[in-house]
Amino acid sequence: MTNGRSGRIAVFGAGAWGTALANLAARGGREPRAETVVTLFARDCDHVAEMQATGVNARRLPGVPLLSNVRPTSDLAEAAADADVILAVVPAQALRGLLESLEPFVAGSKAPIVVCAKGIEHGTGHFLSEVVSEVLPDHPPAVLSGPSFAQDVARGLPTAVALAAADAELAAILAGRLAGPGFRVYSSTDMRGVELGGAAKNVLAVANGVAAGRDLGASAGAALVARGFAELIRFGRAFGAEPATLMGLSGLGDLVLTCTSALSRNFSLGVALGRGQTIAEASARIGLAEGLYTCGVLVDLANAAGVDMPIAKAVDAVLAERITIDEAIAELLARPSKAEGV
Ligand SMILES: NC(=O)C1=CN([C@@H]2O[C@H](COP(=O)(O)OP(=O)(O)OC[C@H]3O[C@@H](n4cnc5c(N)ncnc54)[C@H](OP(=O)(O)O)[C@@H]3O)[C@@H](O)[C@H]2O)C=CC1
Ligand SMILES: O=C(CO)COP(=O)(O)O
Repeated sequence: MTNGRSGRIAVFGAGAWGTALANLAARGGREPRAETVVTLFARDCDHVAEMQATGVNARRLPGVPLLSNVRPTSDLAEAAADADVILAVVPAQALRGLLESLEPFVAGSKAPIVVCAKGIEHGTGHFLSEVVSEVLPDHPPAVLSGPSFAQDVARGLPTAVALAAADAELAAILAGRLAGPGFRVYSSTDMRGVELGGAAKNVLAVANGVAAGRDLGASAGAALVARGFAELIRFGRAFGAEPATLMGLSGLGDLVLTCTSALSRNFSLGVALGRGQTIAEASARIGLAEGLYTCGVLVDLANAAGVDMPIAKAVDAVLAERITIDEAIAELLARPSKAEGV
């Protein structure tokens, strides 16, 4: 991969976030060049035909024109051809399958793979950068995370995120390829911290949504953010994240955004459950809420490592329908008093 601005970037996953990132990548970084080409892979041919015909991804990011150098395709080979950077923007649980299907088309390339999804893999309990290393070991993994709603980014609103790779120079090059006037990308070498923050905050945001849906008040919401952050720090300490990373964009920053905004699908899922909707009803309306799929594996990892995460555990028990919301609230409040700390 070069640090030039004329390369070819492949985005896999034409959801809201993949589409917003494709437009960012198509600008070619801070100093755009016309020859940058971005392929945007969607698995559904009809979806691609719509995007090609209208120049908009109306299904996932309505009202945002695709830049002229974004090329939608449902052909994996065409999407991957000559890519010197790959962005993986499918749901976390679909990452392994996507990478396996890409393998024949990226053989011989060493293009870095930037994971833009937020979650932890079911079954294995592996972080997403680990999934990349297992399936495509020749491709250095990187992770993009931080407080960033696709709709905000697509509108050019000021946004700041973290991009981590094991190699500092690679992280800085990748950050430069995606940065734009309104999109500030901080580079990092703490992949674990960046990916762990993005995965765990989705689970904690469900708790905040439930509190909002139950009208528990702003004080309860603030307490959940603060004590949720303590859980995040404890989990990070056990799994090799740097505390400074978790105090930054991909930890505290994303936690605050997701725990407080109605634009968040995870928060909205919690609100709906708090108001008495079923998970099925809420999911059908809201769409992908990664916390629903990450809570179980997050709690399993925490239990195995002896990490105390009462809020995450309450969310998991409610989502798995082992206890009711009222029981979960009562259990959290009935915990013995203790010294504050992490
Ligand atoms: N939206 C946001 O603001 C942000 C999202 N993220 C993260 O990005 C990830 C994607 O979210 P987002 O784009 O919002 O999700 P969306 O629900 O908008 O879209 C998900 C997309 O992934 C596609 N997809 C699902 N499985 C596969 C697969 N196996 N192969 C190819 N494509 C697949 C879906 O295709 P189809 O339409 O065919 O079902 C759909 O287009 C999540 O992990 C999320 O947490 C991170 C930061 C911001
Ligand atoms: O990750 C996000 C913002 O940083 C998007 O949050 P939701 O997936 O909850 O919508």
